[in-house]
Amino acid sequence: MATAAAATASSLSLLFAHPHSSNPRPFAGGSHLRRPLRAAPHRARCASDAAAASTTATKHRRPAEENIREEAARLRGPGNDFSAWYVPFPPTPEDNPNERYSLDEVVYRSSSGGLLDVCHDMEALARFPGSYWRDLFDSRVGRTTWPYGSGVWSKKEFVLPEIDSDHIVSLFEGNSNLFWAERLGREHLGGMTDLWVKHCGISHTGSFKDLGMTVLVSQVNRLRRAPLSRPINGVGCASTGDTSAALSAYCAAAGIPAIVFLPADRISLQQLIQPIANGATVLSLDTDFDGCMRLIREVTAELPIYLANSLNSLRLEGQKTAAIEILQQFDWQVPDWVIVPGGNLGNIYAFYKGFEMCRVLGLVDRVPRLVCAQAANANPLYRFYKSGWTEFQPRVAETTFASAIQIGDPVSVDRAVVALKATDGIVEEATEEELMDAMSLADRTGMFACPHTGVALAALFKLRDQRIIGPNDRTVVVSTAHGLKFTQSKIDYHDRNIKDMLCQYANPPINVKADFASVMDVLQNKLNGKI
Ligand SMILES: Cc1ncc(COP(=O)(O)O)c(C=O)c1O
Ligand SMILES: N[C@@H](CCOP(=O)(O)O)C(=O)O
Repeated sequence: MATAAAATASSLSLLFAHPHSSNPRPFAGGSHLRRPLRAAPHRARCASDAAAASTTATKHRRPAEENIREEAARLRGPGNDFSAWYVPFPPTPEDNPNERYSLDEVVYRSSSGGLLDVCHDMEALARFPGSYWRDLFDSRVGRTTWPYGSGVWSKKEFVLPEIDSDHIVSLFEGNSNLFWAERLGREHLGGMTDLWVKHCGISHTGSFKDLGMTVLVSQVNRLRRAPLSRPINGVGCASTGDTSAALSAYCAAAGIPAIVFLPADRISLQQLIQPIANGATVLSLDTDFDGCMRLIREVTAELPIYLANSLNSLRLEGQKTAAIEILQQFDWQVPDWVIVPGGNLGNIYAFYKGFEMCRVLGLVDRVPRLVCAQAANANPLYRFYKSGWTEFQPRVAETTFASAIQIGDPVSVDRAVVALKATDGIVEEATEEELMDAMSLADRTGMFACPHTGVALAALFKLRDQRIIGPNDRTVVVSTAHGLKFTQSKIDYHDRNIKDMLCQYANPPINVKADFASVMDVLQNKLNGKI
């Protein structure tokens, strides 16, 4: 398993620094956690705790004239002193060690042009032991109390601790199903006993992007409103379909203009209709995703449009809660493996960050090994990994059924490398046939997976074949989108309408004459295993 030592070596440790400390991980030895806790006074200092406590204590309904936001405001206790800010990531020797930015600044890059990340005041969070955070997060599950009914905002102190709950734009995202893939594991993966699929795609807009978008749009909402009143006229993104759907829905809910750049003819119809229906400005561009990404970066540098891609590290603060949620769903036991399909590569890092934050704060004692799975047609990270991390080469991504990860120049490649190195991680790839077969086999065992989940499942098949993942290893495959967004690929597969693909799990409908004898004939053949 990945160890604390491996993680300590990573530059993520700098994210967990105290604001005024030069020690990169002041709490790594855990002595802070041994300090006796003065539970009562500390509890009183945390507004969200007060709200949570009153949730459990209050048995009666809120007054009819009050909505859940107003109820939350009434119950709000004194402010907390948790905070977070941006730092360069991963830090390079050229970076000023004191470089940091308020989350209220509009900034996406460090002064040396590198990525940024959100750094939390871990000293403030570590005043509470892991058991406190576990209990607090558990106490908020399944409630409507604003904003904690959301799987993201139920972990508000770990996400955007300073935002006023009134500014939060939430569609009660998260809390997604962790599906025990019993039959797939037992029958098709060499008797795996502990295989799970985290259905992040069973969500408001049908993908995991909702988790990050609630955070980003909430922060934009805060910036636009008094007293900050920043002149942000809209929020924009480049997209392979899911980011744009999430951005459009959250912006529509908040009344903020959304602008989306889409690669023409490269996203599914179901994805395309989402921003159109939500009233976004949709630009369909004659280029690929990487071309759209370059353009949105140029445009957001010129116009008062806030950038919503995961280059903006706010998104990852929401996405990381899926990792915390997995731990929670296992009663805070750590899985052995987590397999994540990768494209622009923000999500693999978000998972690492969520797990690592829980380890550092004592909610768990280790982190899982991570696997990043890429389509062979869009595999720049896989090639980088196979080169022994020597040289990263962007590539032109070719067409793949996993169209949302058809990305050749991922913006978060540096983040992915940190996550994989710190967790003794692996990168695997899947051909078109492998991913479609894996997806279709999963469907045969009760799922309705998307092709990206197929990529992750195909990676699992390979790692089982190589005996890297054992039959009893607790393994979580992250399903990133709803299969209903990608029905055309399933139709083509079951129609055996894909060039050079056997489509071995195709299950086409049988055309039968509408008379009793013909129907009986077909059914008898079916029951006798002849067709
Ligand atoms: C459905 C789906 N799966 C996986 C990914 C990959 O996530 P990331 O870009 O964070 O690597 C994306 C987006 O890129 C996606 O839309
Ligand atoms: N799959 C993504 C691609 C963009 O990724 P992002 O996380 O940087 O927004 C999409 O759906 O657009």
